[in-house]
Amino acid sequence: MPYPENKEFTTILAKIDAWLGKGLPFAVYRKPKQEKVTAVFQGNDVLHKTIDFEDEGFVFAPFDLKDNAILIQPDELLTGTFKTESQVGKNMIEISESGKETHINLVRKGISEIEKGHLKKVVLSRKMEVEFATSPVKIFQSLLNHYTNAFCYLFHHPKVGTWCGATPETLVEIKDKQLRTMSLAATLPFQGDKKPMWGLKEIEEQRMVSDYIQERLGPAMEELHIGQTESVRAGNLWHLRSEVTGVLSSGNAIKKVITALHPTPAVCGIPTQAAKSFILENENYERSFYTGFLGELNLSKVGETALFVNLRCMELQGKTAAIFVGGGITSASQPESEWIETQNKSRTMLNIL
Ligand SMILES: C=C(O[C@H]1C=CC=C(C(=O)O)[C@@H]1O)C(=O)O
Repeated sequence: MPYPENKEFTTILAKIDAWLGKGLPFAVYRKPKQEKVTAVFQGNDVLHKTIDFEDEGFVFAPFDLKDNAILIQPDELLTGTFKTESQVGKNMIEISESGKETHINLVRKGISEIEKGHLKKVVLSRKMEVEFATSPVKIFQSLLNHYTNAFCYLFHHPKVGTWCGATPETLVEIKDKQLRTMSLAATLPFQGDKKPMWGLKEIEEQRMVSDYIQERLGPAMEELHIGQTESVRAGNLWHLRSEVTGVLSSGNAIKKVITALHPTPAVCGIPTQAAKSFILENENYERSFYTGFLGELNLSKVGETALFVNLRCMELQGKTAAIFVGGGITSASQPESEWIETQNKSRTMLNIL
């Protein structure tokens, strides 16, 4: 819950409620490990798109960029602070096993494509629907309280829908030619004090993402440094991550950087095009904005961008939440374990509903 003295944050929450009531677009978010909350309100319900990512506002891009990215125009920009009260971990929720056979068959098909040599890695996902009884504003507050390390957001556009999430993955942050991104992959459940024990499958899976970033971003950079791999906590999960930093060479527009990185092998696969085609043909549901990206474009200063990959997210429709979860499949994947991994990932959203 917000601290009573933080009037700015309370004003943001009241305005979100009003904007939802009027059916007007907005996005509200907090970057990882920060207390500052920013809200972007658009004054009409026009569906704006951004093609070159040079506009000013909040961008909400789908997995498949042929359906252009949505832009919320910053007709009004509000900021406030939110101090986390407690990080309560509720891991005991029972999760429905519905969809298990379909997902396992999909994973088997992915492994078979890898064995035939058509793919090296593919990220396969599914959507699960649950009923909920709370409001988007309460959900957003709960996200802020539970996931201090994540980029937490609530997005609404009457012509697009209502989405929220707490993602651990940065797509790219750029400030004065300084670029920051990350190579994130592999998952293990968080179990109290126990250190995660990574196997070869996970190490290899994350290394593929680092190699991809090096290969795709290298030509656009004056310098590129991939840091040491470390275990990072994301709610009830562990991931492997390497921080990537560098300096962009002159003349490289933001669009070039975005299209070099998106979709990363953390959400699509290797080779990118073959993995993307496999996903679009076989997943049997539409990812829409899950595994797309979102964040601020030129909001604080021209040329300053902070984009995050849309993971650990859900779409709210009336009293139903559609939760999206997936996992990286390699030749070493076990279908049953991949199913359990998606079940564990769904807890990030289930815990706050
Ligand atoms: C695709 C998802 O996670 C990605 C990010 C981190 C670890 C992942 C993994 O272990 O497979 C995925 O690549 C998801 O959360 O739906």
